[in-house]
Amino acid sequence: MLNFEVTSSDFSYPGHDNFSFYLEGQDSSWTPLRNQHLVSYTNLAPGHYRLWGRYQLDGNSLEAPQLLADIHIEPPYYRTTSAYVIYVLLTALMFSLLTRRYFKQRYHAQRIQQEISTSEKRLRLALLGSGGRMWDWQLKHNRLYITSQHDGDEYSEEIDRQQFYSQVHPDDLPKITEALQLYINGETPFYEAEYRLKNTTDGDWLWGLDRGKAVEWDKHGNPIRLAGTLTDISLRKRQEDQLRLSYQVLESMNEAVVITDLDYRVIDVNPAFTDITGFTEQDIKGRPVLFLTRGLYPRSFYQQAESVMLNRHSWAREMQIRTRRGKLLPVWMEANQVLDHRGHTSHLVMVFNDITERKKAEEDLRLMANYDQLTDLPNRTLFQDRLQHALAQAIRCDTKVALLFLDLDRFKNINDTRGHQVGDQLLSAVAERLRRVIREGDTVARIGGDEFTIILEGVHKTKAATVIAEKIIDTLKQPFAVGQMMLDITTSIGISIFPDDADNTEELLKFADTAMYHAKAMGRNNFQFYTACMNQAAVRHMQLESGLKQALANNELYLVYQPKYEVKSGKLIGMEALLRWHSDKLGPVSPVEFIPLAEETGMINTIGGWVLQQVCQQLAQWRQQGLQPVPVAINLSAKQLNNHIVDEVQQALTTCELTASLLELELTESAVMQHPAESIAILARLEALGLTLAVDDFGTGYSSLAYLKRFPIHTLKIDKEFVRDISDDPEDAAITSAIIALAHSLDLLVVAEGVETQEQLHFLASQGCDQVQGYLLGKPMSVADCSGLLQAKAEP
Ligand SMILES: Nc1nc2c(ncn2[C@@H]2O[C@H](COP(=O)(O)O[C@H]3[C@@H](O)[C@H](n4cnc5c(=O)[nH]c(N)nc54)O[C@@H]3COP(=O)(O)O)[C@@H](O)[C@H]2O)c(=O)[nH]1
Repeated sequence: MLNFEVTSSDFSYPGHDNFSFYLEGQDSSWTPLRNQHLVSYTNLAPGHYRLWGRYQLDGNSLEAPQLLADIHIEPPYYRTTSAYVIYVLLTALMFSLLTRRYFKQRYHAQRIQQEISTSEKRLRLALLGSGGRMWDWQLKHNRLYITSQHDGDEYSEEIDRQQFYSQVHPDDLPKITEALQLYINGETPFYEAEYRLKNTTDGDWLWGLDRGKAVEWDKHGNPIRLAGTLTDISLRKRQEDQLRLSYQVLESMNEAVVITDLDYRVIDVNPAFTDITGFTEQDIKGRPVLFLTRGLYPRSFYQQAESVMLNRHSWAREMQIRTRRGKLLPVWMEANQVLDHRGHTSHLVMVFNDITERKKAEEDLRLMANYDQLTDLPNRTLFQDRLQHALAQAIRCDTKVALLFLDLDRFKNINDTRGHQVGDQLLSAVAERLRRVIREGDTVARIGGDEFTIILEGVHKTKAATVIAEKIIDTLKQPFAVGQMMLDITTSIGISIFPDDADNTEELLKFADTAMYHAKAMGRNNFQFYTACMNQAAVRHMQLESGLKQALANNELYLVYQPKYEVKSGKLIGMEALLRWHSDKLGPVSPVEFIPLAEETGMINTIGGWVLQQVCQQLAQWRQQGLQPVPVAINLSAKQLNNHIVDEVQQALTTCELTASLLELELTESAVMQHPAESIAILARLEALGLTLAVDDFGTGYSSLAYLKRFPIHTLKIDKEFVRDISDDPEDAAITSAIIALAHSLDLLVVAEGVETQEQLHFLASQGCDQVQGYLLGKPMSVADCSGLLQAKAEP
């Protein structure tokens, strides 16, 4: 504010002074001061002013204006020029900053926009690239816009939502509805459903994962547009199925399964693990799996297993584990590495099963395979093994091996007469005694019915074998108490020596066997060392066997007939058919040699059948020739005495239209006594056919009167061994007389065979013998000679 006080310097006319003022630079006219003296200015703008004043006394003219004040008003600092310059500068700066900020924000926004668009594009590509579809569902029109990608190209289609539902598996539709409802009700943050969708190309069902969210709402907040993706999860579903299946398999497996981390700490086990070990999952989870074998194996065992695992990614072997109760369990353990998708080992899986039963079965099998059940001695298999081992050891130590081959003498008789049970008990007792004879390290084995072998190792002189053989013969001499019975048995022993006789197990055994046969031939109950010439007998045996197999086919067999005469009348009353073999390769072979062989090999049934047919055909032929045939006796071996023989005989008789009375069957005592009850039944059937039956070689076997009474036999044939010496040996004469008397007392006919001298014939006649047969009266003869005999008989 600016104040000036104006007064007149002449105070003569108070109250008549008139003043007016004018501020140059501010006012536009003079301003009178009415009865006032104060001139005031407020808010004067900064600048230069001059205040002028005028004076007038009432009624006088105006005096000339007077400059009252030269005024200069300074502006405030903020309105100074420099302040304005600063303002301008600041404004410019601000503007530039704001412009810069604006462009920066714009650039930033553009970049974000670009990034969003790129990311959206990427997402879209990713979604479509992964086989997924993007969908946009306008709820109001129920239209569905689906975008998918095939071969890099994008396809869009617009379909009705209902139309889309028709492709969904009917069972899964409720799932979709429920998921949508939950989302719309706000119970789930987004819509999600898994369902099956028909593959339009092949008609298969695909699994899809459908996810979506509302993107538009009406004014009431209700969604009117949903968008989302539909992803093909068929592969995942399949993997899930496989996983589920694997899990179920794991759960239902009989094998225990343990999954561990790479520090062998248990992660998971299946129920079978608990069943087998007794440890529950809680017991062992997180613990090192090796606690199952703690203290059972040395560190090196685990180190070795680990190194195998490293190289082969798996490891397997039989081992033991300790159960919760501390029991040791044999298991078959397999450990495998589990590789992750990068091919790195992530876990270890151990699978094992309790093999107690298998081990037991294996042990039983091993025992069965290697040991004889009856005697507990090594059997043939183990014997072979031990022998092989013994030879190898002998080579290393430069020693010998003696092989003893034992065959019990007439053991068969014991079996036949006392029964197999007694026979078995005797064999066990023999085995026990043999065990006691040998040293530790030697082997006694049972390699067949009544055949034993002994391997003597570390032998320096053959004398050692002699000592043992003698011991065996001695020890077996003592009677055996079997049940209530005392049984006697002897043995024949053949001995072969390695390397003297053979350098391999097969030959060594063969030669010991050959020597054993030789011991038998030498009268049994003795031992024989193998010699080269013994081998000839063995070779002969082989030749005979293979020759006999071809004999029938090669027509090398034929029959001869030996006549039988009635003592009283001297008439021809019968013949005995005797088999002959003339081998192309071996020449004539005696039945004494080939019949036992045929029995041993089972060929006797075929050969015996052939003999029966030949005899019947011959009888029929003689009859056709107008001759009156006499009964012909056929020798039957023990093996032929079975039910087939009855049919065979009947068949042969029928074919040749013969009466049964023309046939007689001769059986040795031992043949009928093998199975007495069965023999009686078969003989009874043969007798019922009308055949006559004779016991051959009577006196050499059991001569069991009790059975003799029960057998349906008609004739006893006194063995030629007795007949041969009746003239010189009173004992044989007495036996012969006794047999004749016995036969007659049983109402049987008596035939004496092997009658070679008149003296013998006389004696027999004097004792009342009914019939005779022997070289004195007629040797076995050809069919032609027999025809002559029959012819002569018919002539008066
Ligand atoms: N199962 C069958 N066994 C048969 C058959 N054919 C013969 N054999 C048996 O073979 C054994 C030897 O018989 P073989 O060499 O024929 O000897 C018989 C006669 O030749 C002989 N014999 C007869 N008379 C005399 C004689 O005065 N002196 C003497 N030293 N030998 C004589 O005796 C044998 C007859 O014996 P056997 O049978 O006991 O009446 C022999 O055991 C035959 O049984 C066949 O087809 N099947």
